[in-house]
Amino acid sequence: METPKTRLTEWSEGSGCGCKIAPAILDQILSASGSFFQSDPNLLVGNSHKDDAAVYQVSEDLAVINTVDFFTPIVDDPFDFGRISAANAISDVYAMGGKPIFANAILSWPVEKIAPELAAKVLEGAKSICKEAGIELAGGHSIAAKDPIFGLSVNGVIHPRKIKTNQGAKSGDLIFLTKPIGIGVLATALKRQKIEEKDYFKLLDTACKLNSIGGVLGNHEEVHAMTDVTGFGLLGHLIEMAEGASLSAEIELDKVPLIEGIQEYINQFIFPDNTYRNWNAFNTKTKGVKGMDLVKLCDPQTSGGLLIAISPENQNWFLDTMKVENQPVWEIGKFVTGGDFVVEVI
Ligand SMILES: Nc1ncnc2c1ncn2[C@@H]1O[C@H](COP(=O)(O)OP(=O)(O)OP(=O)(O)O)[C@@H](O)[C@H]1O
Ligand SMILES: [Mg+2]
Repeated sequence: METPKTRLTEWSEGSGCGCKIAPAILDQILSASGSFFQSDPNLLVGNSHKDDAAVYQVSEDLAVINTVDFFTPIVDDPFDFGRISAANAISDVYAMGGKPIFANAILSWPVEKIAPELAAKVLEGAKSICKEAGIELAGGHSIAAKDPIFGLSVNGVIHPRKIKTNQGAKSGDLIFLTKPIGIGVLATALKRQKIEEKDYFKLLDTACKLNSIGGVLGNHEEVHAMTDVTGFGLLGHLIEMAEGASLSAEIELDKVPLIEGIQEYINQFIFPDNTYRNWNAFNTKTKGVKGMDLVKLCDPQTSGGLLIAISPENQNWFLDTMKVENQPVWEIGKFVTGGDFVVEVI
């Protein structure tokens, strides 16, 4: 007889954004289906540049942002699963520079095997994060299925001229990151029941922190490009930014922040299998990565930080603004022209 699964993470193979379809396979699916062919001129941002959300212009000074994100449990506690999933979904609106306005929930639940009360906790967690973001959870759609899955479709608004795509970086721009890396490592430690309690709280604090700074930065033309770091890891999302702007990125690996204490897990080879999947997808575009550095670069993040491109002349303004907003940032490198590789680690 099948042993009952008692922990939510036992229901997921690749948890959180780690269960995203690999970039090459996604490309294959989207190209074969003709999904990249979009002709509506009001669709200001579609999926051709793998941006964070779709943006549709409805009037001269108003565009609507829409994004959808869902995944299998990344943590065992249903309330926390709902919180992380919601923060992750809302992040794509912030990454476009926008302001979220309301969300709908996507819920799949094996109602015969996991108590519906736990699904209610997932929704409660999501609602608490929506409240923090100043939006309502307006509705949703729920199915009974084999795997527990939760996510949100989030709507936002933005002035059409304020949109921050992932392709606007300019040569010489400095690259900033707003959250330390390591959510994938900690989620794997949790799944393998190796995580220390204090580190579970670090996982929660990092993943549940809203990327609302993105909505603030939408108002500033000094910010040339923005995206959030999720399932494809720092390297994958950096490559999207660099390729989108026909530039290369030089990254100073020592400056890339790690969540405090996670090196010990990495030393014990506790990290997601999809770290290697990301590395296999991106290594031909990358130079200078040694040994286990790839974990730092390819750890799949769920609700990771924002990557932001700013010209060096605006660095002081940017750092002052971040201080006022109480937003930690790390400068990790710069965009350059003429590199032989898309990303060079120095
Ligand atoms: N099933 C699909 N149909 C059409 N386009 C898709 C589909 N799945 C993904 N895409 C598009 O592929 C691109 C990359 O998607 P991806 O989910 O990686 O972006 P994302 O929403 O920024 O991710 P994350 O939520 O992890 O930040 C986006 O432009 C997205 O719209
Ligand atoms: Mg994104």
